[in-house]
Amino acid sequence: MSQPRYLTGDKAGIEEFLSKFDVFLFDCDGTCDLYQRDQLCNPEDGVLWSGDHLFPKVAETVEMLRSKGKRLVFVTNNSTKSRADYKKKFDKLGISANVEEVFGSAYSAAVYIARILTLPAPRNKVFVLGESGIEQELDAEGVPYVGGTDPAFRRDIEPEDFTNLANGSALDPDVGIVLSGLDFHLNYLKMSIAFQYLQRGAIFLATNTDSTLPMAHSLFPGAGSAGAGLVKAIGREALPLGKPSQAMMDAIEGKFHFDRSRACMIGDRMNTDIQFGIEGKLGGTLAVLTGVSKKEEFLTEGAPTVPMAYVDSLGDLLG
Ligand SMILES: O=C(O)[C@H](O)[C@H](O)COP(=O)(O)O
Ligand SMILES: [Mg+2]
Repeated sequence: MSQPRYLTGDKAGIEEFLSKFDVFLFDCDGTCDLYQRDQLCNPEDGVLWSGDHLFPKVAETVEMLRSKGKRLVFVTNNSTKSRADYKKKFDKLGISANVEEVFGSAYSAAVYIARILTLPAPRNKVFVLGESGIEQELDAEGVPYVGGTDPAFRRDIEPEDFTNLANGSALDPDVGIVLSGLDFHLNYLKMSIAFQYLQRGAIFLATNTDSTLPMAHSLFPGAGSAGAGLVKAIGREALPLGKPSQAMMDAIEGKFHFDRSRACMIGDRMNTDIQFGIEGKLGGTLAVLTGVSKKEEFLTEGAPTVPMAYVDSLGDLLG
């Protein structure tokens, strides 16, 4: 495999690279401010920002791409936020974007359930393992759900729960889907309920299956790790609807109607962002080094995922 081209400081190389594409899919990385605890953020774990810290020249880079007539789509695996939450974030940081340009894994899952799976009501109800981003997107697509942020599920399991779950009296007969995302309130009760639904034939979906979540200068269990106990219990994988799943790419293409050969995925993580672009047969992929993957990961001989090009940080595209 050929070595990726290093574009930082290479004005002509950047011009040539940008001219190859009409569409740029951006990873964003909003994971650090999940609880507005921005003081915990790693100043180096994102593409556009980390918490409330906007990386240098990002807003100007977005403007430069828009002025060249490029179409931009912001693609994130962070299911804890909705597209509307992201729009607020863009506004707060002074990056021009509209809600329709944001495509998150929660939205991807909601679209998949509402428009592709189309289970007949009432069996289209979803049991949610996750946060409000998923609930907002299911609401937007008119998909009924239980679980999620409902405080009734945020408690210890009690002896009678075992009986009531086993005999089904504590279950909602309309639930036909279990959707697993990043859940900061994961507990044995919710796992048990989800497991009961799966044993009764519910479809098993995941917003995304990232192994880790970058936070506070370190890594924490990601959405895939949060859902791994359920996978182990039921003995089958969930269908993932975030990067690098091509179900997400198909949904993005279905919405924006673009030529894949003229599209480029920009991201910081090899096994989600860059893999997403490669598997999706996009014309190009660009890695930024302000995030999870370090250059050694893709410059090493035999590296499984290698971007077409890389920059130290997104703002370097300004030349
Ligand atoms: O575990 C997760 O959900 C992910 O680590 C996280 O949300 C990644 O989001 P992205 O980098 O795609 O914005
Ligand atoms: Mg990322």
